[in-house]
Amino acid sequence: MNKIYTLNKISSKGIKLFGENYLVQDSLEEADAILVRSAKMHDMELPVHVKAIARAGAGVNNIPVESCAEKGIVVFNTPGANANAVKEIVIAGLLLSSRKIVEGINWAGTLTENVAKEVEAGKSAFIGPEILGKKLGVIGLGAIGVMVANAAQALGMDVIGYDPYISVDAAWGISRHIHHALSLEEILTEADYITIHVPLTPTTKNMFNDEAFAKMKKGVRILNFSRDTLVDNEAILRAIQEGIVEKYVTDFPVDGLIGHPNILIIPHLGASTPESEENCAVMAVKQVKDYLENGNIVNSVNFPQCEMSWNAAFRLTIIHKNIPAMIGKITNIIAEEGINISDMLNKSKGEWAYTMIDTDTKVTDQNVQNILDIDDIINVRVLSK
Ligand SMILES: NC(=O)c1ccc[n+]([C@@H]2O[C@H](COP(=O)([O-])OP(=O)(O)OC[C@H]3O[C@@H](n4cnc5c(N)ncnc54)[C@H](O)[C@@H]3O)[C@@H](O)[C@H]2O)c1
Ligand SMILES: O=C(O)CC[C@@H](O)C(=O)O
Repeated sequence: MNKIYTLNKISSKGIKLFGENYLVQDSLEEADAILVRSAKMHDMELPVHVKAIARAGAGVNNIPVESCAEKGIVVFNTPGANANAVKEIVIAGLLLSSRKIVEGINWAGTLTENVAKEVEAGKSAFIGPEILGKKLGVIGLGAIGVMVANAAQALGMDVIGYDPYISVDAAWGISRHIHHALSLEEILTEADYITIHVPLTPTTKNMFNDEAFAKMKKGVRILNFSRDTLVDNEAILRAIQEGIVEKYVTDFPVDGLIGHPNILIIPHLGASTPESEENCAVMAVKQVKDYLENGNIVNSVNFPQCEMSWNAAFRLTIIHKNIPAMIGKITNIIAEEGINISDMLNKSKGEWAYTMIDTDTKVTDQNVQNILDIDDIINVRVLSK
């Protein structure tokens, strides 16, 4: 029986897929895997029985990805599963950043008498420009950025996108009408609206700082549905004060920004649709099951993509450092016992590697121990059909 610890509420449509051989619990006790959304895991002790963590979502900055790799814990995410939900809220954010809809609604809600007359007399305080023909800069052209760029272009915006690491899949998905910016500078200096769709990493943290704001057009509107600390909050407050930023729409409420007239704060609702919660849960559960039952790794952020059809009786899965002579050492140990390897796959990602070895004869416990004793082997699992 595999045990799954759900750290956040995960859609039942995904949980149901675990089936009979799984116990889904709200404790870490003997858990084989953890399902998580935004809960912060950096201070969590992860016991040796945890083999996998699946983030039902895109961003993995709440998970200690590198220390998990060192412990042999495979971290998965669900690329693209919530992208449409975020695209839709970004389009709403674009309009809210431009037209004073929220401000107008709030004002109308305060009126008590002669409402129709008061509205007509006072509504001129809530004029805001149309987005048609305005320039939108999209930073990060991944699952979400591409969808946002295409949708904004379809609404009549002039869209420029910047992503020096764009994937082939994303490049195929982007409309030919989107202008390809060759530098971040081009977006910062030319755009009337800027939307950020990059992951939070040590290099992207505070990418919107004083220096970046100093390059922007006066009156620019900034949308951040990616992560709070991509934007330096002190710097954006200064940029608002100086009249550079007209409006900041963010999905990340943090101290110091609440109640500011030029800032619209949404309580992290980007992925909060039934469709996206289901998509993420289904994808996360399928990936965890495939890893626990078959050893296949699909959509991991710390280990390589590694999938192999399984026709033999047994499968060894080995997590190790990506260093020379590892395969030879492992296969020698198996050969010493006269066991034939019927299929094998080895893949690496950065300093980590993963090897799958299928055999018709069961490798002995001593064999497994001998493999574990090789330097830089992190863990070994023996799976059977
Ligand atoms: N508000 C929400 O609820 C919500 C939901 C989903 C995702 N997110 C956030 O949005 C981010 C993006 O999600 P996604 O699904 O599009 O991810 P993705 O991995 O598909 O796309 C990210 C893109 O950013 C690009 N990139 C990385 N560094 C860059 C840089 N310095 N400059 C320009 N481009 C850069 C990558 O090449 C990639 O194409 C996530 O990491 C997450 O933090 C938020
Ligand atoms: O789970 C959520 O509600 C938010 C997910 C989002 O931030 C993500 O990175 O996918």
